Amino acid sequence: MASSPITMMKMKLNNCSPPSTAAAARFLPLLGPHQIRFRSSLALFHNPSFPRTIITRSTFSSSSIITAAMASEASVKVIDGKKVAKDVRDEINAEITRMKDSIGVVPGLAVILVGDRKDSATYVRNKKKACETAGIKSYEVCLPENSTEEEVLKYISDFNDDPMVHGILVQLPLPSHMDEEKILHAVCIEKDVDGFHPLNIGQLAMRGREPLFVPCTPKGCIELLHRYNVEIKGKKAVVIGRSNIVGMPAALLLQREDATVSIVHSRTKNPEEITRQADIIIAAVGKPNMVRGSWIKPGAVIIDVGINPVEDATNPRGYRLVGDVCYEEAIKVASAITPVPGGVGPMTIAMLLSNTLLSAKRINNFK
Ligand SMILES: Nc1nc2c(c(=O)[nH]1)N[C@@H](CN(C=O)c1ccc(C(=O)N[C@@H](CCC(=O)O)C(=O)O)cc1)CN2
Repeated sequence: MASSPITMMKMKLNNCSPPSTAAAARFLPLLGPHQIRFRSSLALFHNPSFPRTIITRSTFSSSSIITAAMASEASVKVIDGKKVAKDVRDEINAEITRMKDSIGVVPGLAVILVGDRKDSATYVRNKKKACETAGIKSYEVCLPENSTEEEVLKYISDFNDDPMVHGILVQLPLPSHMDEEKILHAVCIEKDVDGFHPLNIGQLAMRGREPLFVPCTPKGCIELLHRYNVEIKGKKAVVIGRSNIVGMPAALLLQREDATVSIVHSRTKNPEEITRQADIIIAAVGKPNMVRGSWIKPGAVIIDVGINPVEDATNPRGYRLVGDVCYEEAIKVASAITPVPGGVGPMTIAMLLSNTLLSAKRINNFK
């Protein structure tokens, strides 16, 4: 839908304005292949429903204009994921020391990285660093892009049998020639610290069942809500995005917490109207600034999972990271919001450490 000149003029008032198509086209060559893929990381790469294009005007409706009423609301709580993640890591560290001192067990995490994606390599490096600081022993396997599925399966099988390893993680996305389902299925569920094994996801979806592990990013979202005393029970929650690693498990978790949950996705007819009914919004689509101020009910709590690089000539990297939610509009309407960066991202790694500790405790029957 073409925007009217008035709409475009008003949109220019803030940083969430969509770039012109020409500007978007200019942006493309600026990004190397890794960076282009990076913008779709976390939520988008696993969600084929959302196009992997740079944003254009058609992404936004003409009602995406911030109104005076919204602008007058000014008190918002910023949910500090970096701080909460640090608190969680300190708690984990204390528990690991207690376990080591009493039964001599050190938790072990094996990470398998296939291919040469820069973003994945950074995440794996950060996971390794976080393990070191927390007192978890990490085992890393880096395989070239052209490795075979059998090679990956062999490493998984060896880690499944290794008593020093309590958690196994295959960094996603995998190269396209690999069968992700087959590989994730090969991780034994007792060591599935990513919580992606179909049995763990199945248990998460069923009433009265307990998964051995909950996927790290959605678990981090709920942990943030708990630590900021956001009531979930009985609230209306909207999850935007239905990826296997974030949107779908986040919706299941919210439902387990007794929220009434709607999922908004690429085929949803009226996403703005549905989202506006939510007391809690979890946005995980991988589309920069898709959720505008007009989508948000005053006082809603927003958890923004998106990590999207957008062109920024003033930044030494040539880009900056933004979420799926237009932050500067949202802070005028919401009661609390996670920033990007520094919101959900750091929680993903903290929850991975938490799952690894949980696994080591369970395997060793340590309370
Ligand atoms: N096997 C898995 N693969 C992937 C997962 C996962 O949970 N398991 N999640 C994502 C990537 N990811 C961890 O793997 C991850 C993404 C982002 C962050 C983070 O801390 N982001 C920072 C910003 C980082 C930056 O400046 O570049 C933030 O939001 O503040 C941590 C982990 C896909 N793959």
